[in-house]
Amino acid sequence: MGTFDQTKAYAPQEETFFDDGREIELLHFIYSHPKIQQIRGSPKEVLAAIDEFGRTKKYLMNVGEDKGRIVCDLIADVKPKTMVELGGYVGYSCILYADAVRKAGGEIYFSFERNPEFAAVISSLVDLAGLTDIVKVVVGSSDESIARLHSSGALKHIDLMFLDHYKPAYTTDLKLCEELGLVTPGSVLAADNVIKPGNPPYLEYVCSSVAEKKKKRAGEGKGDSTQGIAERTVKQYANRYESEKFSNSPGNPNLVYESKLVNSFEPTGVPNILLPLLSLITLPFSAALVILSLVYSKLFPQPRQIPFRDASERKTILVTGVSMTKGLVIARILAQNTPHRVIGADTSALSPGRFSSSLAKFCILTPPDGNDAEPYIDSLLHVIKSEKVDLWISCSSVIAAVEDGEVVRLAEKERGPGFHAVQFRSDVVKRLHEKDHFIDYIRSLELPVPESHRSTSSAEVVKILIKEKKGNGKDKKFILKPIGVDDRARANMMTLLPFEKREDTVSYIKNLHISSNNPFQVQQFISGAEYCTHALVIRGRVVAFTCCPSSELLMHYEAIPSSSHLFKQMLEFTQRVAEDGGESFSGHLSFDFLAEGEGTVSKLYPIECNPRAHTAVALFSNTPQMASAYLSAFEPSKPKDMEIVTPRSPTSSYYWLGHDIVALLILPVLDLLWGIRTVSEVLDCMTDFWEHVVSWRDGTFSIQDPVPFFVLYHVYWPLKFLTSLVKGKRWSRINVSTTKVFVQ
Ligand SMILES: C[S@@+](CC[C@H](N)C(=O)[O-])C[C@H]1O[C@@H](n2cnc3c(N)ncnc32)[C@H](O)[C@@H]1O
Repeated sequence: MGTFDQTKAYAPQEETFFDDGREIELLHFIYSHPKIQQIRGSPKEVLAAIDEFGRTKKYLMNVGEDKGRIVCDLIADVKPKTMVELGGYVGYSCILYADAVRKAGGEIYFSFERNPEFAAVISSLVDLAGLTDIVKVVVGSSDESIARLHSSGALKHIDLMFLDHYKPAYTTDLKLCEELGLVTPGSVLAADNVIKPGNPPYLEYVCSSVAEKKKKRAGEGKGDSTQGIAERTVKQYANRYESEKFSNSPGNPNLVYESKLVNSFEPTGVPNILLPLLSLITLPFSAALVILSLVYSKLFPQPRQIPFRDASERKTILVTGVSMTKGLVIARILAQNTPHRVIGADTSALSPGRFSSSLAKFCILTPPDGNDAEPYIDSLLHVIKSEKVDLWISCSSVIAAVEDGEVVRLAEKERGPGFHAVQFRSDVVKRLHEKDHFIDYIRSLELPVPESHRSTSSAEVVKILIKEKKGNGKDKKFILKPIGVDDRARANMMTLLPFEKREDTVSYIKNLHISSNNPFQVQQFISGAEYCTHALVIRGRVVAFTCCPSSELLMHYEAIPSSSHLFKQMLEFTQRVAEDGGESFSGHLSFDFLAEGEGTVSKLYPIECNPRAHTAVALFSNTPQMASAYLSAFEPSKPKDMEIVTPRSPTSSYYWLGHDIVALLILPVLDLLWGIRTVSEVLDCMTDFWEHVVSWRDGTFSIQDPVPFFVLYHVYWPLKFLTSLVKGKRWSRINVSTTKVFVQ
């Protein structure tokens, strides 16, 4: 999650935080505001005045600016004709969203509010904001209002619905809308507070498959819509509404939702200075660990293997991308197990790898810029030339993959036949990297691929899906992947098609605007475990290989034994692709696979290829033979007899301490406080954490080379966080090993 601007924080939430007269106070505050003339007719100024009251007078349970922006973006994207909000309160979300709906060409915004006093406040402020032409405030309990408006014909379809009322009614009201045909394929739902304070019945419902919903309906009846919701939330309106009643609608189990979780802040804020703070708190421990390790490495230095016989044999090996664990691991392996000079390069001056004792020198590269790759290419070529690099091992990030391919061609020209690179040429990178081309290529090798079709019209897609349904593939499901850049479609990529009813499928597909300018891939959905691989390929031969189950954010690596059937299957596949590449095919090659079935009967489907190093290379940290695998690049022809290097056994599993402290300790405890996780779930997380600390290895830490670990957590990341804070940039997640920041 990003950071919360404290200057925008509302007053703290008290024990009683609504329905105590503050809503009417708000009206007095606004209508006696010195800037009232400016406020009239301006949604923005009305919202600013509500915010001012929330900050300087009393807390208000409004959606707030941060979460509001997310839904406004959604409105701009969905362009709803009709939008409905359940729970209007004093009209903050209503004014913000109705204004956005109007700007996006929408026709009507319904604000459902059951408390007549609050509804009157909404109406008054909507009028003040000049939005009466688009807003209809509906007083009454949401279920009754939905049914009434539907039967009168005033509400025919909901394009976008914002759920922000009584939490247990989220699921029951949604089902009612489904049954009445108000919510159909293509409708978009935005639900507030489903994670904190939490709404498990709603999350379960929208995440269930058709079969699960049908089973639940047949078996357990309707279920309890309050189950798992904090008691305080269930009783939130008990003062005024003694007993709550819900719609008993069965819903439409044939609707399947594509869900996306968006984290944001309450207006009171959960200030996310947590990570820099964590870095500060843990600094003394890290410092002590580094000092002890340095003393240890002085007392018990690890002898560097293979002394020189002749200085002329000494080569210069360049590893790029040493701010990432993968680059650092490779540099360490080579420095420790070869007599050669290992130098590193990266685009970040404070790259943790810069401080590694394995590097003889560190060079800074100009970061690649989407519009102009020349400066990056030039800076890398300059290093290769001036440092007389003999072997370049590229570990650069995805954004530089094609550029790195171009550098190989130029560097070979510049440095002559003595120069070698572990990096594919740019045409190979493109062929393997782009989903569409990759599947076509793999199919041309007669290797299994998930059934995939390129489509340039809605009619074509419908034809494929309906044909499948009629044929043998009754239970076969498909997903639609945009081939070009279509972010909206990308967000809905995991919707399983076809729907039960043909017309639902047709209307869903129509909404995607598929055309020759916006082509899609119709791809068979494979349900099964996901695996990732990492291979080093030299001249078309796999010389090192490992694979492991894919984990959340790829922060945990447990190697699959080389004797297993799965390992062999994935290796054979990789070998087939490598062989096809021929003599000039040298680089890091990794695939993502889905395995249908289990054990020896499992069928593997490749779903993606990354023609670059994978963090799974960390599994080789303790494998000296990996150095020889890299040095085989110097051999004049295909390294034939060399055994394929696999992680030395017993193979340690890898984790990242910084990630686990947050993911397995801090977040679960916070979730427990919010009532999202149970005590036993939190204990399970803690047990995993302890197991990792005791028997796994940290990906960055090395007792012989501890400084990069310190720099990563106490220099590199804190500076990145602080820069983001200053620039007002937000991040939703970070990957400590690849240093990737997922921007919100
Ligand atoms: C969190 S507030 C809504 C805040 C508002 N969406 C905003 O961001 O400005 C929840 C509101 O839902 C209303 N509410 C609760 N249960 C309801 C129901 N069953 N039908 C309609 N309104 C309901 C409450 O009276 C309260 O005003």
